Amino acid sequence: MLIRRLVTVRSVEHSSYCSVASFSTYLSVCRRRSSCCSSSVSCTMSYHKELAAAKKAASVAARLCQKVQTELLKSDVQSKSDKSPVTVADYGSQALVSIILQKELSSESFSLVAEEDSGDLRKDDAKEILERITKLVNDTLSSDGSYDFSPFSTENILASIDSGKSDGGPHGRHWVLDPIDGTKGFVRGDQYAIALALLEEGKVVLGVLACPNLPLESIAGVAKTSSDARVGCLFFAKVGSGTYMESLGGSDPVKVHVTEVENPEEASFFESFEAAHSQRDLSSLIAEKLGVKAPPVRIDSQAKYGALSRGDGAIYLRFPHKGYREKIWDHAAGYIVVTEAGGVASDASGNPLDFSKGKYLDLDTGIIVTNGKLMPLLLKAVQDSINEKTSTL
Ligand SMILES: Nc1ncnc2c1ncn2[C@@H]1O[C@H](COP(=O)(O)O)[C@@H](O)[C@H]1OP(=O)(O)O
Ligand SMILES: [Mg+2]
Ligand SMILES: [Mg+2]
Ligand SMILES: [Mg+2]
Repeated sequence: MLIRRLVTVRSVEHSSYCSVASFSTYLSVCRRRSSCCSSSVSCTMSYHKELAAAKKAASVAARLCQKVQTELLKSDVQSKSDKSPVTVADYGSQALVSIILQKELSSESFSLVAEEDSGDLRKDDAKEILERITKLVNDTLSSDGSYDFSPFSTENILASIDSGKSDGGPHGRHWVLDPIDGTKGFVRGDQYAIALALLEEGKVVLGVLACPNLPLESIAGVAKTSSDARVGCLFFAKVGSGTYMESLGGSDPVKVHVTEVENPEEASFFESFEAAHSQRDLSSLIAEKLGVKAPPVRIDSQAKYGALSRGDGAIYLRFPHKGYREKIWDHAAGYIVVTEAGGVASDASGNPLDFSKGKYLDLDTGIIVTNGKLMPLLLKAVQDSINEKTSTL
């Protein structure tokens, strides 16, 4: 395969983050935080190349997903219930991320823990869909223009999807990918994310969240995105270096921070849009005990972590129904985006999230995220609510 890089991926230097007038909502945060960059050596020394590669991969994959979503929403009702457009985007996104990461980091050994595998695509009746995915990947790379390549074959695409079969674990480096997080939101035309993170010795060291439908301005208290809102956010974070957001369409990055709200009465919380993904009765009991007044903001995917990282809300409550096991690709990128922005994430017992155990997160009951000041109050409300719910069963 002949691939030649034509354009050097634009790296992000922290010096530029305060210069954007268009992100007015975030400028005050940006000014407050502007002294931190000089304090951390790892800020500019570590994972620079990996972060640039991850941003490039997630941005190009987001373009593929946007194209498929636009076509999906234009199609008639009958074809909307057809799962194939989603499948095409899931696989296409995973193939693209895998191809771009391997191209950009060609000298390194490559391990990827990703949601999809090629099993179903290798079946006889999947020939047509595989060809559609292959064309979509080739067209997306070609219109991006950063690479000069011979078109990928269907076999190449299957192999790139299957490079995501790693199990992760506590040793070495592993990329972690959810090629479309929030599939239900994607189909509805709502929020979804391309979520990519890097684990080093079991710890998340960088993460990128591409959220093609998330407004650039705050969504605090906004039930539905207005049609003229400017959308498309790319959040990224490196360990010890803070969290930044830029426009997916291209803009200078702006440093973001979680809210500093201390009074739960002024806090609002995010939860899943899908009722089947979370125990809403438990979330509302917790909110009531805390004294939260605002109704929940319900959106799909790890876009919740991105929105929280820039202070659009104060709390994320996630309590899947019994028996559901959380996967690392559903949280790794969001976790570092929110923690580098000053947030704290734990399970319902207050244990930190452990990404070193393989594909699954080993959790007690659920995931809670907020700022450092609210966490002790939130943990107490969570534990009281769980005890109360259990005792009434
Ligand atoms: N029954 C379930 N309970 C909780 N989460 C689920 C369930 N089924 C799928 N998910 C995953 O939850 C995430 C979306 O959660 P949210 O409700 O926050 O939007 C996605 O990662 C989705 O996977 P997928 O990546 O396939 O969309
Ligand atoms: Mg997911
Ligand atoms: Mg997914
Ligand atoms: Mg899925």
